[in-house]
Amino acid sequence: MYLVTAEEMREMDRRTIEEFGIPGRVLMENAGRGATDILCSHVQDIRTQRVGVACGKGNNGGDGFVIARCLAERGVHVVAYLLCKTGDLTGDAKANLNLVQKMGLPLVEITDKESLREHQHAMQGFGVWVDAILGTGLSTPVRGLYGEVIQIINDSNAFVFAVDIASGLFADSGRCGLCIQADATATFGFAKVGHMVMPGSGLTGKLHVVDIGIPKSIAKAVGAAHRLISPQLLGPALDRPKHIHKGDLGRLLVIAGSPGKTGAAAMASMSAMRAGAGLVTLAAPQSLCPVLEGLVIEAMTTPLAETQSGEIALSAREAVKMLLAGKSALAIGPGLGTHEETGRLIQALLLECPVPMVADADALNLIAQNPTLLKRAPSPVILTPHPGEMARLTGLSTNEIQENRTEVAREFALKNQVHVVLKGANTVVAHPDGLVCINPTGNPGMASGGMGDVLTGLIGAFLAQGLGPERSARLGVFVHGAAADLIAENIAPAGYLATDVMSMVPKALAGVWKNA
Ligand SMILES: NC(=O)C1=CN([C@@H]2O[C@H](COP(=O)(O)OP(=O)(O)OC[C@H]3O[C@@H](n4cnc5c(N)ncnc54)[C@H](O)[C@@H]3O)[C@@H](O)[C@H]2O)[C@H](O)CC1
Ligand SMILES: [K+]
Repeated sequence: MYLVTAEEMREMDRRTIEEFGIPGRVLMENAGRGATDILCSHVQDIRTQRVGVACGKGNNGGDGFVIARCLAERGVHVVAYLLCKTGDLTGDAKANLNLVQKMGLPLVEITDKESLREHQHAMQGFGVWVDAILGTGLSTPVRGLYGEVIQIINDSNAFVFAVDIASGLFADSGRCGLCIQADATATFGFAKVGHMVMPGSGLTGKLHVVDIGIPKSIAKAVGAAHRLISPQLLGPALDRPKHIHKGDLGRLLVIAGSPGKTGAAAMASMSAMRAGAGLVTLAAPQSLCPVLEGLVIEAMTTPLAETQSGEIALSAREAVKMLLAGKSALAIGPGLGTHEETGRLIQALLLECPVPMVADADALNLIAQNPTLLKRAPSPVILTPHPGEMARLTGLSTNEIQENRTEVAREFALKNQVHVVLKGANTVVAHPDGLVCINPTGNPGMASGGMGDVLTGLIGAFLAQGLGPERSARLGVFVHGAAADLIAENIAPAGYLATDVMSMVPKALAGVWKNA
């Protein structure tokens, strides 16, 4: 599914009007009518409710007037609030305000704090609020009169229905200051990036997309730099003919583990098997192998030379090269430690790895010492940083990253020609061609140790099975979240373990393939 920015949406809008001759007025009418249908499907007893429609001065407000008209025609008790002077309105929005006036619908003009005080009590009494204050035209965080109205609506017990996007939410980033907390949103043409990225995804409520008549050819010509990850985007199931054997299903090398971090190595390896990898070899510091053999049964273990403190030593380089010769992918990093020798080994590996790799955890911290090497990697590289690791890779603060997750991931992927999986709520997958995909699966119960190790194993397994870095990264994050969602929905929302998620992967993966 396309996710659009405000600019892409404006361009689609403009070209629909100019190249197809569909007037803006028609688009607004379609938007308002479609939104009304959705609102009525949410609030079935809407005729018994009092509905307030808060309209700003732009086209979002214009949509609000269409909705007010449509509701009134359906016999709903509706009051429209115009949050500026009538003279401030122009174009299609003004035309629809005129219609509301012509129909004699209740219309209240609130232009300043004094008039707001006058009407505040009445405004607190609505059962439903339609938020048509600001849409994709938001340019600065909300303050002043709009902010006070947003506060009144949020503090009421009303069902809050956002038109296009919750007012105050930036369509491109999912960021906001003061913002409407919607129970549902009807958006027009395409979902916006901000609907899918936290905190925006938490302020949107149930999202509906209304077809307002933007021709497919226009949408395609304008395109969109963001996608929502869905089973359809992930493509068809991997072919498993009857005669297939394990050697055909990928050979993954996992390089992981250091003293105190054997669990990470074990989980990455076992998760890869849960994701269908045919053969998994875990290469780890030699003194840990006896422990690891007890932890991973189906995967093989291979000892590597280690430093005095037990991390993988630089002298393991030749052995790793030999191990890679027969493999189809590499997963590196879980629990690896940050010894300087291990760092040099990773830097060497980056430059000579003959197969696609996924790098996580300590591998990222070691790569962060010299990220310019990434561009010289001969094979595709997927990095799976959490915001802290992304901060080390980019030199930005964690706050700066969280404020603009999609852009930061996109820029790093473009600049270093790697695939970036920026973890966190609504994981962002950015590809080296500039395309950014956002993951809708997952839940807060996943905020516990070991989850990242499982993800590394999944992505490694898909790479090993030949899925290519784009599909592997997207499928990995989608299935990882979907497996956790199955547990959260059926067992408990929190307190489950990374190993529980790992066990649920086959079921989640089957669900993805069924819907692809
Ligand atoms: N895209 C489409 O195909 C259609 C979109 N529709 C609706 O139109 C809005 C976008 O309309 P636009 O007029 O561009 O912007 P807004 O209504 O969001 O408001 C812009 C208005 O508000 C001012 N402004 C910006 N930020 C602030 C702020 N923080 N505080 C106060 N005022 C602010 C700005 O200067 C403008 O004057 C879209 O979301 C859809 O709802 C169509 O109706 C259907 C076709
Ligand atoms: K809105």
